[in-house]
Amino acid sequence: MYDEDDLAEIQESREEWEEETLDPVLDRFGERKDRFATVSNLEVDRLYDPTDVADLDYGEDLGNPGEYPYTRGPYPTMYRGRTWTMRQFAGFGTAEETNERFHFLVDEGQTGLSTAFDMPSLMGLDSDDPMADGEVGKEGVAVDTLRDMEILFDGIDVGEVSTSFTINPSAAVVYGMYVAIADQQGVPREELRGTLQNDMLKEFIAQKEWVIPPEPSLDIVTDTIEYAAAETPKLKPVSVSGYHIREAGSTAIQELAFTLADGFAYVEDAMDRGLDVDEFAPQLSFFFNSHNSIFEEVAKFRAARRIYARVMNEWYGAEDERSLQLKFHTQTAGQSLTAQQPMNNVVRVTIQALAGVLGGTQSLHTNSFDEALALPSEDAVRVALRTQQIIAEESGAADSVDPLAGSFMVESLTEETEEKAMAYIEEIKELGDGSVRDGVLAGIEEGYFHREIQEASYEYQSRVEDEEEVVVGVNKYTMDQDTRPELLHVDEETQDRQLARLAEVKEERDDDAVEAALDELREVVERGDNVMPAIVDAVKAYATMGEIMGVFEAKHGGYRETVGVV
Ligand SMILES: C[C@H](C(=O)O)C(=O)SCCNC(=O)CCNC(=O)[C@H](O)C(C)(C)COP(=O)(O)OP(=O)(O)OC[C@H]1O[C@@H](n2cnc3c(N)ncnc32)[C@H](O)[C@@H]1OP(=O)(O)O
Repeated sequence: MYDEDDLAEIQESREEWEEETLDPVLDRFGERKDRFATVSNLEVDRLYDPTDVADLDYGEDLGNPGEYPYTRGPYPTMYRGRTWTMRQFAGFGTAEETNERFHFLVDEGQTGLSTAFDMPSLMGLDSDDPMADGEVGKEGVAVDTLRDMEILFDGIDVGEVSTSFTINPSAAVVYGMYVAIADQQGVPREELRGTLQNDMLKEFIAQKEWVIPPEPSLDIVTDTIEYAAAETPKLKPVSVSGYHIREAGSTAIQELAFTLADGFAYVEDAMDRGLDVDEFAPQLSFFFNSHNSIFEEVAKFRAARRIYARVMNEWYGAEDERSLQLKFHTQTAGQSLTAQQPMNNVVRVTIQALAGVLGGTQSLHTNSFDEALALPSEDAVRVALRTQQIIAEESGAADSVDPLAGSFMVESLTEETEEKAMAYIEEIKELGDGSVRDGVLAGIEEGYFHREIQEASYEYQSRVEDEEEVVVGVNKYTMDQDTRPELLHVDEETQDRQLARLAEVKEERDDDAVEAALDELREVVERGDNVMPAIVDAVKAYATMGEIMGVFEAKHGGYRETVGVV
């Protein structure tokens, strides 16, 4: 953006400034630390100037918003046209309680729904499975059969609202149930909007929730991608997630690199099946974490869009602009919240949410200040949602597109993030046969991701313990006695109510129809065909989550990971 003469002049004036202005001040007062770094330990310079972005080409590297390589955002007007979707993750107890929370959130001005499932549902277990005992409805809503989904969406028109489902090993079953609800409500499948998390690769990398081994898990994800392209073109079948990778302790650059690698692995797997990239790629979506270092986060989001556009175009030949635009959801960093002085979390969440908005997110969840202690109470959720509303309507952050563009620091960090993330992606390719897909699968098997994240996480914790990294209220500005907010308690009778409903469904359903649907699924799995149509039929017969997932487990067995301790 600057010619050589300009840069030489700037360099000269910089050197003069250092000698005449800066050095005397450093000699007299010094600086607070020898080294300044982001929360991911990425060193930041004292000052950025045009020489740090000497190679930046406005047209090629930034482009205008809504244009390749989409660094400045996927839409030309961004939040001036429409603010991001305010999508608070919600779910607890039985479907009735979560349905009530959904209505509360919509009444408070939320613009999209996001479902949290309980641990048994996440793991594809029924509430009456012995392994589910004590966990039913605790961390999210319990969903055993289509009956639970009917109650969850009672009074909610699935043709009008977009819903996100955070579920992974058993995502295909929930997808089948959502399609069945659309059919019941008379909503055409092509109008169904929402997002399944359904990102099994990051499960093996970070969150560690799985039922069957990586390769057959990937096959099911690709089945959903194929089915979504044909049946529900507005629904996002996968939300490729960096959130959990970061929560497991990765740096921002690892989060970006591993997530994009997972995304490219899904693209390659679908293309290996013979699908045209532009047929399915517009339906892929992403999900990132937003932590406290604002500029590092903004750089990550901008670099994500740029890398994705370039790789989709240059490696996979994508041409449809919707295949090139990376769209993402953001959640503020749960790991950064403290149980000590919990009201301080409101401030952390505000900073992190602002970073997501300045980075151009499409959808945002702001954590509630009490989440280090319990599932959020209604009051805490309200403050979290209001935080988004204040950013959207009072701060001015939504009034101009990509407002930090041109900041020497942010552009320089964006370039550095892109370079380092690409170096990781190249390294991942080398772990396998040269494709990203094989590299990711090999990396999972070898414990590569686990080791990388573990190292970063250990390093962070050591910095906290050495007080190099300040956590207000934890290792600095501590108080002897904390105030505890009023917390949400999940009623202990939830499990009994859920078990009674499951028993009732089992009693009322047509057992022959269930058996026939499960037999059909078994045959489809045996043949290696797309499993989605058979899953939709099985859920419509009120087969349970556990019965359906049991078919896959019987065929592929379970999985144990290789863990290497650094
Ligand atoms: C930690 C926790 C756990 O594990 O426990 C979790 O994981 S919680 C994980 C929770 N996960 C989530 O909540 C994931 C949420 N993800 C999503 O909602 C999606 O995947 C998303 C990121 C693509 C966002 O989708 P969205 O529908 O909210 O937003 P979009 O950006 O697609 O906008 C909706 C519609 O408005 C249009 N639109 C938006 N803005 C503009 C604009 N400025 N100009 C023109 N059109 C615009 C879009 O084209 C689109 O239309 P059209 O529809 O016609 O194209």
